[in-house]
Amino acid sequence: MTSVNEKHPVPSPIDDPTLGLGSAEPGGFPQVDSWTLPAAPEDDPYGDMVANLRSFLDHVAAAKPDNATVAELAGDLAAWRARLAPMSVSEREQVFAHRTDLPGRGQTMSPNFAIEGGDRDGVWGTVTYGRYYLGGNGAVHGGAIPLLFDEVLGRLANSAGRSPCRTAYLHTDFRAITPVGRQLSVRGWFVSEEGRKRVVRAELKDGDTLCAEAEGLFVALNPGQP
Ligand SMILES: CCCCCCCC/C=C\CCCCCCCC(=O)SCCNC(=O)CCNC(=O)[C@H](O)C(C)(C)COP(=O)(O)OP(=O)(O)OC[C@H]1O[C@@H](n2cnc3c(N)ncnc32)[C@H](O)[C@@H]1OP(=O)(O)O
Repeated sequence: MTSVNEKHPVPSPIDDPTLGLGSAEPGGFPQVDSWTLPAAPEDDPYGDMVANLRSFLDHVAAAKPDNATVAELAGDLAAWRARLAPMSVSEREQVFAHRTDLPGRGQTMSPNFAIEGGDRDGVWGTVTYGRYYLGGNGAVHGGAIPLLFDEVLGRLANSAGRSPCRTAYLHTDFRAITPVGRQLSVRGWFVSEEGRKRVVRAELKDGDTLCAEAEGLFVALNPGQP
């Protein structure tokens, strides 16, 4: 029997699956010094591209296109892959997810957390999960919720001039279904900070309804830790 992957091999134009990521660089992460983010420069199309990419993924998830449309889209995507492949850069030079001045840091991997405000002890904002994040029956996929919490709490735990840290644990409680397509509120705050250990919590609400809450332990990296 032919496996799904044999029938539809993932095309790779270059041998290195990391696309030239480079080696880990301890301490080489961009710091988040403040939640007051600089305005994105004028004439900067990167934010538009990421917003379109997010919306595109929602439309891919929602559409039931005919075969001719799917074939045309596959060709267009292959052409874009070929055009971008020679432009791969190292992690340090990468733009995707490094644009802290853009909503969602200029990436599409994690749900788009739109920051409303924050300080040394906490951060708050909104998120709207698009159709792309659908799990089933109108509810967001359970994996996409800790993904949001890691993003929000990871930024908080790394903020305000603190040294770089990584998630040691992230405990999520799902209290009610999280609806797709509604603007939800998100809040993250510090519980304690002792030595290398930073304990933070977050909640995700639909109006007054608590959809999910989380606690994370973030551990500050020792020199030389990746
Ligand atoms: C540098 C990160 C990024 C910075 C970005 C800055 C810019 C911000 C911009 C944008 C932010 C975007 C937001 C994204 C953020 C995402 C963050 C992630 O998702 S990171 C990926 C997932 N996490 C891992 O891959 C960790 C893998 N684990 C490890 O590397 C180690 O286990 C580590 C560093 C966490 C700890 O290892 P040890 O050897 O250094 O330290 P030990 O001695 O084990 O732990 C220290 C203390 O913590 C406790 N501890 C450690 N793990 C624990 C656990 N799971 N549960 C309870 N306690 C634990 C221990 O018991 C110890 O406590 P006692 O000092 O004895 O009181």
